[in-house]
Amino acid sequence: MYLFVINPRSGGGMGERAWRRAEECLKERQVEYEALRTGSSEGAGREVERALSRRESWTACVVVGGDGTIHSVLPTLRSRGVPLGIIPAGSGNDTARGFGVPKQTEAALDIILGGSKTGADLLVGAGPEESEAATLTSVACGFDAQVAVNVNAGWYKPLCNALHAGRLAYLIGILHTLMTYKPGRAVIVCDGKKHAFENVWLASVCNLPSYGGGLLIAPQAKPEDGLLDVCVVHGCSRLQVLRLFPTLLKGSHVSLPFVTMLRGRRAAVSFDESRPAIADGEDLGGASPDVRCEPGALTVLTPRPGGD
Ligand SMILES: Nc1ncnc2c1ncn2[C@@H]1O[C@H](COP(=O)(O)OP(=O)(O)OP(=O)(O)O)[C@@H](O)[C@H]1O
Repeated sequence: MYLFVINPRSGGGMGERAWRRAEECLKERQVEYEALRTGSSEGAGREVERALSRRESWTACVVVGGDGTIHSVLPTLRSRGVPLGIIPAGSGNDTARGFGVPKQTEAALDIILGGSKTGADLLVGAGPEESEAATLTSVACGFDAQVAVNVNAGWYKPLCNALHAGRLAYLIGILHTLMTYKPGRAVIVCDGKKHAFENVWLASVCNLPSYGGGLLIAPQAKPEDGLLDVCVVHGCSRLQVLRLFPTLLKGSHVSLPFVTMLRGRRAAVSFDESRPAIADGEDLGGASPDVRCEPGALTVLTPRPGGD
């Protein structure tokens, strides 16, 4: 039995459309499922918990939505040990991208019904409820978080989603934020070692390689290596930051002199002055992220190795 958790609003309504298509396929293939439409991130965890508690065993909990919707069910799936399936229907879909889940609903459904299971690490501990918060893609602090906050609140996100150009919304957000953001001093403690940086634009703690719709912020990050990767951009001008963004498409920014990459099992980021932070694209407010990598904390349904 599968539980489908649908965020009808994700991807500017793509969630509802993807679900309609998925439901047709499930009926055609006579798959047993329950469907749960969730209205907000706040209530979703509890609703999913209630739905899952009605049965002893579930094949998987499948999220029809984007990274934010996946984020909302992580604590429940982590504690219950129920595998996560993904039907990508968000603007960025970096979780799906990180696990090789295709955008097309039918192809994603094939993986849910006949793919492999992969043990994935989670970043645990970010946010106000220390023990419960779990993140799958990245916890970002500074400029990139400000971009996400601006994109989520911006008039251009619904427009770009309607045009099926989710990535364009992030590009507009980058330009918009670049004009107003002020870098600051930050300390990153990684596995107990203190790294102090001046003029820090961003510090992102990553479990998957991309965020923001395919920007390869930590190209070496692997969700099954038991480690987190930290990308710090510091000591550079506004123009250099602007020129950094195209390099994120290939991940070649890692060799720039104003980019420092760290790797470890735990990382804490603190700016002298509070900065916005996001986890899986969801706003954490001005929290200073302090996360550890929990190896294999989640099972994800992924394509079969080698494909077929
Ligand atoms: N389970 C949920 N049900 C309904 N709404 C949710 C849920 N989880 C999060 N949300 C809200 O819906 C918004 C959009 O969801 P989501 O993040 O999945 O899609 P997106 O922003 O279009 O895509 P992406 O995060 O992949 O860029 C979130 O930012 C959040 O405010």
